[in-house]
Amino acid sequence: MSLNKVNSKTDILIIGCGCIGLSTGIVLLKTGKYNVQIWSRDLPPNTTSNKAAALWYPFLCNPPDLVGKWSAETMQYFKDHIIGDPKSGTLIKKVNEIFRREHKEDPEWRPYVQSFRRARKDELPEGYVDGFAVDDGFVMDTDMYMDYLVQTFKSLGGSIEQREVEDIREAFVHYDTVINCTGLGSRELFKDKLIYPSRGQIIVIKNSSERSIMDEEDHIAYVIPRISNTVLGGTNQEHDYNTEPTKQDTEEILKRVAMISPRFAKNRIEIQDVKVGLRPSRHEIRLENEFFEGGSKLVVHNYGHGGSGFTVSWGCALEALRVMEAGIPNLLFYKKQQQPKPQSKL
Ligand SMILES: Cc1cc2nc3c(=O)[nH]c(=O)nc-3n(C[C@H](O)[C@H](O)[C@H](O)COP(=O)(O)OP(=O)(O)OC[C@H]3O[C@@H](n4cnc5c(N)ncnc54)[C@H](O)[C@@H]3O)c2cc1C
Ligand SMILES: O=C([O-])C1=[NH+]CCC1
Repeated sequence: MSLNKVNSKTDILIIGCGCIGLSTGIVLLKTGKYNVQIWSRDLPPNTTSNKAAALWYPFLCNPPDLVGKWSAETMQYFKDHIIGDPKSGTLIKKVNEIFRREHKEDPEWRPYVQSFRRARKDELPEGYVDGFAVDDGFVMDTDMYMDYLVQTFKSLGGSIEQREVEDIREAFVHYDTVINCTGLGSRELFKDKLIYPSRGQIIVIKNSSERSIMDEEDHIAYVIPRISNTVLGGTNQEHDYNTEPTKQDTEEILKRVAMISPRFAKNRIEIQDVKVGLRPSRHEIRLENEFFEGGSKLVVHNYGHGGSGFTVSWGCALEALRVMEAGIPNLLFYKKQQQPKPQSKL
C-alpha cells in the first residue's frame, strides 16, 4: 500500500501561506520528491507575515539553542539562494542592538553566528554604552519578499487554494501527510492554548537609514531600512488581539525611536503607513510529528515562531523536511497494519 502518489511523487498538503508555509513548501518542492499544495484562509498581503518589519534578528522566540541554529541556517540559505535576486526585496544591512547598561553576556545565539561582534563606540548613540553587531544581517521589504516566495513556490510546481480548514479531518480525506504552518491559527485548529498573540505595531516612513538599529532592553525601539522605505517599531502587547493601529502606540514608537536615532524625531519624518500584526507567540516553536487516525495520517507541526518567523524560516523549513521524512516510514507501517488480512485458503 503506498501513500497517495501522482507521477511517483508523494502528495503533501501545507496549511498556511505565511513565510513559514511558503518557505517549507519551497524546500519540499526543491527535493523533486513531492507534489505540494497549500490551503490557506488568508493569502499575502493579508497574512501576519506581511505585517512584519522585517530583518534577520532572533527576537521573542525560543528555544534559544535551536533558534540560534535555525537562524544561522536561514542566514546561510539567504546568502546561497535569495540575496542575489533583486526580485526578492532583500538587502544585506548591518544590524546593531544597543544597550544603556553594560551587557556582559553575549546573546544565546552567538555561538551559531560567526559574524557576531561587539558594537564599536562610534556605533552607539548618546546615552548607550554597549551593543552587539552583525555586519551581514539582512532586511526585506516584506510585501515584495512574500510575493517573491509565492512566485518561487508556484514556479516550482506548487499550487495554492484559498480555503479555511475548520477540522483537520477535512485534509485527511485527500492527504496522508499534512504540514501545519497556521501560526496563531493552531490555537483553534489544534486546540493549542499555548500559542497566543503578541501584538506588534510598526510605522512605515519614506526616510532611509544606513543600518538597522534596535533597543529591546526596557522597551522596544527599532529602525529597519528597506529597499523603498524604512520601518520604525515597535510594540509587544501579549494576548492583545486588536489589529487596528492606535495613535497612542504611534506616538510612543516615535518617542522611543527618536532616542536611538535623533534624525527620526517626529517633525522630520514622513509617515507612509502604520501596520499591526499578531505575532504567533509560544513558549517555544512547535516543530514535531503528530500521528492521527490510528497512525495512518501524519501532521508535521511547524508554528509558534513569535518575533522571528523570517529569521528562522529556512532553518525550520529544512528541519520540517527532516522530521517529515523521519515520520513517513511509520505512516507506511501503520497503513500496512490497516490493510485487510488476506483470507487463508482452506
Ligand atoms: C510588527 C511585527 C514585526 C515583525 N518583525 C519581524 C522581523 O523583523 N523579523 C522576523 O523574523 N520576524 C518578525 N516578525 C514575526 C513574523 O512576522 C512571524 O513570526 C511570522 O510572520 C510567522 O509566520 P507564519 O507563516 O507562521 O504565520 P502567518 O503569517 O500568520 O501565516 C499563517 C497562515 O496560516 C493561515 N491559517 C491559519 N489558520 C488557518 C486555518 N484554520 N485554515 C487555513 N489557513 C489557516 C493564515 O491564513 C496564514 O496564511 C514580526 C511580527 C510583527 C507582528
Ligand atoms: O517582531 C518584531 O517586532 C521584530 N522581530 C525582529 C526585529 C523586530
